[in-house]
Amino acid sequence: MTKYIISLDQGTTSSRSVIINHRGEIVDINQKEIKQYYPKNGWVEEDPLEIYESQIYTLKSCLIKNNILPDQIYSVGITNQRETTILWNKKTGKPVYNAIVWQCKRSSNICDELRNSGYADMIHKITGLILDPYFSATKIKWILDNIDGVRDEAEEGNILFGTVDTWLLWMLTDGQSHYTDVSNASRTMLFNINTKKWDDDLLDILDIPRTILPEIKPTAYHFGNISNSIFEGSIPIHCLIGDQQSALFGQLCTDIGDIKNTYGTGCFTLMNTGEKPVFSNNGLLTTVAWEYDNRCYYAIEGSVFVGGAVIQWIRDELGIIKNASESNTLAKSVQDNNGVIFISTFQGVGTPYWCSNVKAQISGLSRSTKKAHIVRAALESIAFRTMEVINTMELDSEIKISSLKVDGGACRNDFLMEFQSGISNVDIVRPTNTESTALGAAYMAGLYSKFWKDIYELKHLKKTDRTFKPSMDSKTREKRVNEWSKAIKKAIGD
Ligand SMILES: Nc1ncnc2c1ncn2[C@@H]1O[C@H](COP(=O)(O)OP(=O)(O)O)[C@@H](O)[C@H]1O
Ligand SMILES: O=P(O)(O)OC[C@H](O)CO
Repeated sequence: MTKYIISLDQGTTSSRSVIINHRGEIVDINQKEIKQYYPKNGWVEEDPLEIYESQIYTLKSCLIKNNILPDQIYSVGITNQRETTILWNKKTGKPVYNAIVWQCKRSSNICDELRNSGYADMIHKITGLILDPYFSATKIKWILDNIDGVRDEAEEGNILFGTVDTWLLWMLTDGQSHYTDVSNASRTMLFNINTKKWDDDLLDILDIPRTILPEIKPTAYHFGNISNSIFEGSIPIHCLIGDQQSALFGQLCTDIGDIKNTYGTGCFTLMNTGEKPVFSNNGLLTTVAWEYDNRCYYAIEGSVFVGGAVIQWIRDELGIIKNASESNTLAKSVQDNNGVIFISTFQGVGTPYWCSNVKAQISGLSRSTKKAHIVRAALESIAFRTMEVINTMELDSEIKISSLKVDGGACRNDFLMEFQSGISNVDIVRPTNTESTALGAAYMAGLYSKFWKDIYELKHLKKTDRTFKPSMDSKTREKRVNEWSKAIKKAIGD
């Protein structure tokens, strides 16, 4: 009987189930979009039940479509949008509030208070993170402080917290497992990156009861089995991993200095720094990459909050394209951006500036501006922000970056890849299989369960689709980078 690894990839905009065979090939993917709610300016929420149900729906329908029986599932890995915060009542199993999504800025005031009380440096030293509403800690505090009765229930031990990995695991195991892994824990701003434990000082400062937190485990571990009420048989869950760390592993960036950028809703560049955390003074985050086989690896990470999401906005709100891939054809239909600069900072700006109150801007519009110029400028903005992250990484790691592995939905856009290569003067390496996030969790689960022998076996399975070589001359590059730098600094009021 043929066996498969299943990767459950719960992303910001959709849930995917991916079936992977022993050759590391994707047999099939099923995907379902999930709804985002924007109840106030800067607020972003999702429905935790929709997150779970969409995930189960894609899994069941994918198995049925491919005539795969539960017995054929060797192991399951879960990878997820990170930081997104869910609190639920452990007796009823019901969420006490919507999931507060990583993009949500509602806890900016809590961050300001912490900053004004002088905690920013301490938080950076303990967690490797920059004090920002992006991370889970202040979102948890917001729910405890603002939703009636939740703090009292938490103090009575009836409330559980989880990022999306923990929530899915708890639901899939029928409330048996309340765990997270080190990669997800390192995104909460409650995890001490040096001791690899929840940090009691931070819990005190934020007034968060320890009882709501999941137990922290390595990335590869036997987290429990999918409940018989969902699937008959005993399907083991062998991996939980944050989606960006998963993409790093899926690209097999397993050596120091290996680097990837994922062009999804946001863009996240991660560089493997080996078995010790490297701290940045220039706005990069220090994060756990994964813990596997008793070895913990770290990464530095640059965050761009709006990546492919700008194309989604152009599609859904401006309505000037019907689908994301049309942006490639339109951008290529014009010679240049005709002076249009799109600062796509709808959700604040991350690395290297870290400023949560910036608005997005389109400048340089004239009577000759065509919709193609706006679309082209939007794609350029994704590449310019990624360029800023790459420059910061070179500064902090003292490693010259000459090649970047890419993945995620928007890396299928050839214009974007060509422009990225030109503006950053790097080779862009796009794999045949761009679902690196799903692959990472599958590889991890497959190594743990001995479906694959080791990383070397996996390295033989990888294929490159295309390498984009820089074709922009240095004079143009310098001019374009200067224009961009002036525009973004103006936007953030520097
Ligand atoms: N061909 C394309 N060109 C530009 N952007 C694209 C393209 N295809 C998808 N995208 C963008 O990529 C994002 C989806 O990528 P995905 O990796 O699925 O995201 P996530 O995991 O964050 O939900 C969307 O924001 C979409 O607008
Ligand atoms: O869902 P993605 O792929 O945009 O990833 C979101 C990140 O995990 C946020 O930190």
